[in-house]
Amino acid sequence: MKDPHASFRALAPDGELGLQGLADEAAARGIPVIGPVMGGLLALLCRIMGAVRVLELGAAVGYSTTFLARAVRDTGGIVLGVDMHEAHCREARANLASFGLEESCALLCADARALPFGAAGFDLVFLDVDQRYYAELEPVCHRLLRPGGLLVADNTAFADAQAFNVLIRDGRRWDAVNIYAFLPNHAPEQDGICLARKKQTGDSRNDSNGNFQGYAED
Ligand SMILES: C[S@@+](CC[C@H](N)C(=O)[O-])C[C@H]1O[C@@H](n2cnc3c(N)ncnc32)[C@H](O)[C@@H]1O
Repeated sequence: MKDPHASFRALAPDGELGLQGLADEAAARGIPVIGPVMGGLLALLCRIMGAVRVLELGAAVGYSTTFLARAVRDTGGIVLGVDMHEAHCREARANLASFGLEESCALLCADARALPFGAAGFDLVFLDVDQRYYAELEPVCHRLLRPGGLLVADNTAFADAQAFNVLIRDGRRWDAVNIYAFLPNHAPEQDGICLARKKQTGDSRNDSNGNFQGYAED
């Protein structure tokens, strides 16, 4: 392929499924949103997993929340979007209602580092707050996920995410892949995304050579 960036950009979904206006408005205000490829990936993962309890940390004005809410509407689930800015939560609530998704989501104004619930059993957590907080939020995400649940972290190629990237390599707690990717219309387009599954009892344990060492007990 001569110019993979141009080729893949041309294949990005058109019109962002009715979300182009919201994306443009967010961009004009300096609010980075995940774009249609990352949105499509999140929705796909929710559907593959049959996720019914989804948590989003960093909902902003509801662009990414819309992809998640559309997916969990199909699974009979709900997405809880969290943002520390009350004005963002208000806007996200209104934007999701304008897409007819109020039944599939709830918005909570809170700091992700001080959420008012313990081991909540979420199927999927999407992490997209300020990367300065990622390392602090790694154990929080682990606590909030059910065993076998999936953490998706955006922007892991940012310098501030590096401490998180080191933590997530812990093979006793997570099965993780961290990918440096080209994501058309994502802010920024060249970025890292991490998929990490919370390990559960019965998962096989391997040594550093990949040799089977028995089963994990959590
Ligand atoms: C990059 S924007 C999220 C974009 C959104 N996920 C999308 O694609 O539409 C980051 C958001 O995280 C929020 N935020 C930053 N730090 C936070 C924290 N500690 N707790 C909760 N929200 C936080 C900001 O207010 C901002 O709205």
